[in-house]
Amino acid sequence: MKVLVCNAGSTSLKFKLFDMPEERVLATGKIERVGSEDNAIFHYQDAEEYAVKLEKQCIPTYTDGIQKFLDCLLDPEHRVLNSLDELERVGFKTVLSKDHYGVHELTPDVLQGMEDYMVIAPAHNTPYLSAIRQFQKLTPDAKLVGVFETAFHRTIPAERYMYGIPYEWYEKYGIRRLGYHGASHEYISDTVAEKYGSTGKTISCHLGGSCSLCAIDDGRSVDTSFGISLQVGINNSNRCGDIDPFIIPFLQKEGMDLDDVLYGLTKNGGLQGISGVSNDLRLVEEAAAEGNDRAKLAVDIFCNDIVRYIGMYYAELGGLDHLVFTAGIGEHNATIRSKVCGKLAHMGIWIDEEKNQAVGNEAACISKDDSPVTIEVIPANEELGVARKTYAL
Ligand SMILES: Nc1ncnc2c1ncn2[C@@H]1O[C@H](COP(=O)(O)OP(=O)(O)O)[C@@H](O)[C@H]1O
Ligand SMILES: CC(=O)OP(=O)(O)O
Ligand SMILES: [Mg+2]
Repeated sequence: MKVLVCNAGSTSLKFKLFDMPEERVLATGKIERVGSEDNAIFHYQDAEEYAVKLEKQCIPTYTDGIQKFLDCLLDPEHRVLNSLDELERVGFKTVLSKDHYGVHELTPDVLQGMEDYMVIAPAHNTPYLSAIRQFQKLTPDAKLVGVFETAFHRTIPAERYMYGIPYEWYEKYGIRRLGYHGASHEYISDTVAEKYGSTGKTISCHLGGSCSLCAIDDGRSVDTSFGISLQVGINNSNRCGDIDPFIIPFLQKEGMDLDDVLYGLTKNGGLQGISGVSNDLRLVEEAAAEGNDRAKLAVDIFCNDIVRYIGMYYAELGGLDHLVFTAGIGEHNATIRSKVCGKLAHMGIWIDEEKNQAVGNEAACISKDDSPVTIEVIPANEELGVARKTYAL
């Protein structure tokens, strides 16, 4: 059965086409900087090694990106697919739908739940709803499945998922920490367990367009840095991370509209807001290297946030066996790994700089041989878990 997985990230759009249950990857696609007028990057590769890489593209919307990827699958010269009718299922790495956790067929009720929670997850539910509606039209006979990110974090104990707010808000509105990046942290947990026999005490650092850390104890999520929304925790690419909630009424009192305040926190915060350069860490680092002080500060804040959460989770876990870096920044940015681990040697996190600099596209252990905590770089594979669950439904 051909199962297509759609991963609509906050800064990229990714696809994997699987032949299930063999888990053979037939094609992959990744589109970065969707929305930028002329600076998007498009990568496509299929199992026959046919590859396309186009830079400085104009890919204004996720709809255009999806169409571009599907055109490659249907390319008459390569024919990964003869027709979209061959797609029996499409799995989406969806984020949040009211009262729905885990795996669900995308019925009108589930989509309504995504609409209902749009205010909590605007950067993600917007592109997912648009992608789902596009596939409803393009593949009317395929079963569309949402694998909601919150399921992996249902094991977090109440003393960590409850906010210090009136209890009635929890009872009446369900306000509590939920956590996201479940597909990614679960894959990290499984991969560590495969390598070491058990997950032990692991901190998974998913550093991508959105960033979250997860404390994992013996395969179970026991804490995570996202809350009910994806706006909190460490600084994200253009979202603010943890802030004092009273900044909001204060800015309103100073005359700002709530919409403008929310725009600042969700679109012009994080790396983008501090640096004023970009939401892409690569460009922020380039500016920092050229002497831009705000860009340098943005990088320093980003690293310190990661250190702060690792410290918190080390304390909650009561020690640490494995520290893992994953996702765009975690996998590809040796400088960030080096800066973070450099501040954590006192916790038994001893990075081997030679190994760190040598990391390519494969998983790698980058700690010193005698480091009490192993440090791993593991390429994210959120799509595999989504494909398995989509197929199994
Ligand atoms: N090859 C690379 N080298 C350095 N940084 C990269 C590379 N690829 C991605 N990144 C960083 O990772 C971020 C995107 O991570 P990713 O996990 O793909 O994001 P998302 O799924 O949230 O869209 C980019 O903003 C960029 O800073
Ligand atoms: C929650 C999620 O998948 O976020 P992103 O891809 O933006 O990192
Ligand atoms: Mg992502």
